[in-house]
Amino acid sequence: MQYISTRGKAPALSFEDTMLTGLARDGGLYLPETIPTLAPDEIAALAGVTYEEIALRVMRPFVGDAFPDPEFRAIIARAYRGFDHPARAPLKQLGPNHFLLELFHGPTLAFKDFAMQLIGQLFQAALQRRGERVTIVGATSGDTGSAAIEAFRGLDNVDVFILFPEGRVSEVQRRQMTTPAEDNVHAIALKGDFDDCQAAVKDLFADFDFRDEVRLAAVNSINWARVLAQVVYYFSSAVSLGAPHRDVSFTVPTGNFGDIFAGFIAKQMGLPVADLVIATNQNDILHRTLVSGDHVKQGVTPSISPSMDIQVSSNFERALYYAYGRDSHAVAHEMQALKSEGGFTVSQGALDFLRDTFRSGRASEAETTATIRGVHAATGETLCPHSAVGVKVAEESLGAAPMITLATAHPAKFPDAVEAATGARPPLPNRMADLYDRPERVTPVDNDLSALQTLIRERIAP
Ligand SMILES: Cc1ncc(COP(=O)(O)O)c(C=O)c1O
Ligand SMILES: N[C@@H](CCOP(=O)(O)O)C(=O)O
Repeated sequence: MQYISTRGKAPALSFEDTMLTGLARDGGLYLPETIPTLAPDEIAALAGVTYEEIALRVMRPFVGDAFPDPEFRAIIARAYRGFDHPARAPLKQLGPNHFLLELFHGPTLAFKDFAMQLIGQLFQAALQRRGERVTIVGATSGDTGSAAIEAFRGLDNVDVFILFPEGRVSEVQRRQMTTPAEDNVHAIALKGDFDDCQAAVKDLFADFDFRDEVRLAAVNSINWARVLAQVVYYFSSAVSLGAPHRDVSFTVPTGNFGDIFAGFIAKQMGLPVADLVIATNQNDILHRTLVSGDHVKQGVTPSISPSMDIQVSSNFERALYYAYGRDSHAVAHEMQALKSEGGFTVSQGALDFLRDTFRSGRASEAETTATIRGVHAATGETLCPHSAVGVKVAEESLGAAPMITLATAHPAKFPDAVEAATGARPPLPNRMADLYDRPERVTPVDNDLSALQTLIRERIAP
């Protein structure tokens, strides 16, 4: 299996090189040259097997011989053994035709753990085999950072630098990033918003001398392996509701577009998905794009669902690649317009593709709070604000097929928003009960590329 860049000007790479690289050298994102499919009987055979076994069968065709089956099986087992629910991604019924997919039973209480725990293991195995070391730089609006730090803390072959927007993540999220004591962990509070953090990461990658000097690697969902690991729970949840004999729909709280893009890949692989619904908060560039065809940045407005406070949704580029009929020249052109002019108008053909493939909706702050309150009162389930955005939009999108809304984080990561809605503060799990007492380590940095490069060089110096 070879991987190609959405912008068409970077060399095709193997799975392992794609994973260790993250971002293509032409600024594009890697995609498999072809998407393997699972036949209906192979999908049906996933019913009743463990999450780990589903992960192996779904991801194996993309991984090829990079990790032989016994090694890959052992890696998957290690990745998910720290989850505190035996099903890993359990489904709960919210209404007659509406289900919640709980993706917050991993070590850092967000869906990011599904991919990050796995790629932590894959990086470790690949780097040890090659005798190499990398410098991971990631941008976070709160959850990717803690999941990456948890997955890579203390590993010999890796330094991990996480850029978060100063003052714009919840206190629990910040402490998850700033309290690990390992020397290879570096939490950076950047003066800016998430889009600034992500742009800084991409600029670091675009400086090839620096990139090669420190051997940069990416663990945001610009890394294909992140997306791939997230494809698995679309299969596990759909088969438990009767796929492939029954269609299912998904609503996905969306920011950087990685999670819903994983749903798109699941559908391309043969999973019978009726609707894929993008749910946004007030930072609604994706919803506006589907409605108007204009993909135009506005400033990021802080919300009670901070992890979705994003206007430059990295993985939308991958969707555009398919929407533009795999025309990498057109994708590169639109991405340049987004960067230099702040937006572009999607061509009519591409817009038709996007509208055929995705539906979308938006939840305001008041609607998000009302949804947390209403679902709590009606079912006893406490939603985090991101999941509440999903549930609100899903309720407007219910159809004949069962709807699965992805619950992307644990409510205890956002206690203020949840308390404002329900009157009760959700407790952290016991293993994290002393989070507020642990000492913090964080480096504030201006949004300045050379300051960042200096800091990284100093920290990784032997
Ligand atoms: C809790 C939570 N929900 C939803 C999202 C949006 O997911 P994606 O960026 O894959 O669209 C994020 C951030 O990625 C998140 O942390
Ligand atoms: N919401 C994310 C933003 C980064 O997303 P990623 O999936 O591309 O890593 C976060 O919590 O950091």
